[in-house]
Amino acid sequence: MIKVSDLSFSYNGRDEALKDVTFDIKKGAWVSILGHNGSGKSTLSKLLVGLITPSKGSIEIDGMALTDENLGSIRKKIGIVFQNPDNQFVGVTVKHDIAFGLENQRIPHNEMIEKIDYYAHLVGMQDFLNKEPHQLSGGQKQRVAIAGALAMEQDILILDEATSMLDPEGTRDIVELIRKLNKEYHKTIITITHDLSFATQSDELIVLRNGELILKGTPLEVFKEEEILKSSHLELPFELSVYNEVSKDKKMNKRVVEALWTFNSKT
Ligand SMILES: Nc1ncnc2c1ncn2[C@@H]1O[C@H](COP(=O)(O)OP(=O)(O)OP(=O)(O)O)[C@@H](O)[C@H]1O
Repeated sequence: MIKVSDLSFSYNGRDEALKDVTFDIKKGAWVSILGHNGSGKSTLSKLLVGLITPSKGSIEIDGMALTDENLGSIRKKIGIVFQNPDNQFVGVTVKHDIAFGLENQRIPHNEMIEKIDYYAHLVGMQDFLNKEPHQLSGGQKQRVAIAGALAMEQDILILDEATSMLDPEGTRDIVELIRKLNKEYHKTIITITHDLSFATQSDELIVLRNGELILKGTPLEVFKEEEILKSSHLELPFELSVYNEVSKDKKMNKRVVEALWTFNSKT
């Protein structure tokens, strides 16, 4: 679904924020891009939606090269929800906010009302349609931002630090919503995060350090590389460190290891 080849980007023409990054993402996957502050995660997400242009390398989305000429078609396939829900709330009310992108597409009024209703239900915000942003919690604003992106009906959704402003309960709710969008609505999901617990939920991880891709694999494969993660300023959650230690012990019952892993992925 996404093919990134030798991708580099520099903001000032000298230091590279992203260096020769190459990876593929399969249709229907949920991939987390992990990395410390300044590792290049947001730069990568901006490149993927064509907000900035690579200095070098290429991006293909669903078989189409991301170029200036194709930008309109690419934007029909890939959408993004940014970190701070306050900064992206553009409507006077929830209803207007979800409608924003649809209005730009000049969708007929009846169809627009149906879509607003459908996507508000999908994110569990149907009872809040006439509320104003200041009447919502951070998690609710994030849900509205997600509904606005979903209403554009793109196959791929990028969520840039979608849970960083939320408390544990708000985070759990958004994780559930992401899982539902991925598993039931078959969206290809890219979550950008520096939270390893959150990243555990996804199918695959891509780890960036100083603009370079240093690890790629399933959470199990990546979290085994504890030293590399530590040197990239990414600290494993306690239960995953325990899991790693236990895995080293050959005598330990395999089922205990699996139970620990399952426990972690569900909490
Ligand atoms: N608009 C900009 N102008 C100049 N340099 C920038 C700009 N945005 C980011 N950078 C630099 O590019 C590098 C990568 O930044 P980026 O925002 O992609 O990292 P990040 O992994 O998303 O960080 P964070 O977790 O803090 O959001 C950093 O060195 C940063 O200082």
